Amino acid sequence: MAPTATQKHRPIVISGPSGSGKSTILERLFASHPDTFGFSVSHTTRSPRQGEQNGREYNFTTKEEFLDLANKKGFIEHAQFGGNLYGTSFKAVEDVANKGRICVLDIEMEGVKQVKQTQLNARFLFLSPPSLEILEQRLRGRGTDSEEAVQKRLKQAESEMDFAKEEGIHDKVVVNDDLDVAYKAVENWIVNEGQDGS
Ligand SMILES: Nc1ncnc2c1ncn2[C@@H]1O[C@H](COP(=O)(O)OP(=O)(O)OP(=O)(O)O)[C@@H](O)[C@H]1O
Repeated sequence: MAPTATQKHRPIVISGPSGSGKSTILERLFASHPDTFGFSVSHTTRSPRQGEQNGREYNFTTKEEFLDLANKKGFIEHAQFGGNLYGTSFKAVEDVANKGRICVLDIEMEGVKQVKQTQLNARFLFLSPPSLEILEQRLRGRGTDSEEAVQKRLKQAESEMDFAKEEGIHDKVVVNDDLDVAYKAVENWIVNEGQDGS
């Protein structure tokens, strides 16, 4: 069988509790390596917001189209949030790899479980906060969530942390204590596949 683009450019799955610093670290990574990485464009059944373009922020689809693709096993992972369906298609990830880029998937625990069951050949990185107490401080410091949302995220964080402790789920765990140290560890593992032993 001819090797697929994702075998050559193995996708990276980054997960970790909300507030563990995934966006912060990925932003740096993309800025430092502007031509190396890409995000896949997800499908959603929610309506586009002002300024959003079909095929750029999301592939906006109807519920029927979405379910049809799901039945055809076209999604690597999909889930429902707030009454809408969201999913990452195999094609979206292949499209990134076909451009010669490494696809980065920033997904939550249930999605990780689903990706694990595919032939995607992904590499799995878990970004952990130093503790739940510090996670709580950071979530509050970010100032984007209501008290209720912070409590919900902290509860979810506990199960994400427990899941990450299971053997054989992640290829690499990085604790985001000092940001520069954590960034270097992530960058090294992703770019050099940990060749210098970190
Ligand atoms: N090492 C660090 N030290 C202190 N603050 C940090 C560190 N890393 C990230 N932060 C801060 O913590 C907050 C949460 O980070 P960020 O938004 O990147 O998390 P996330 O994992 O992407 O969350 P979500 O899954 O909700 O998008 C931000 O305000 C960020 O500036």
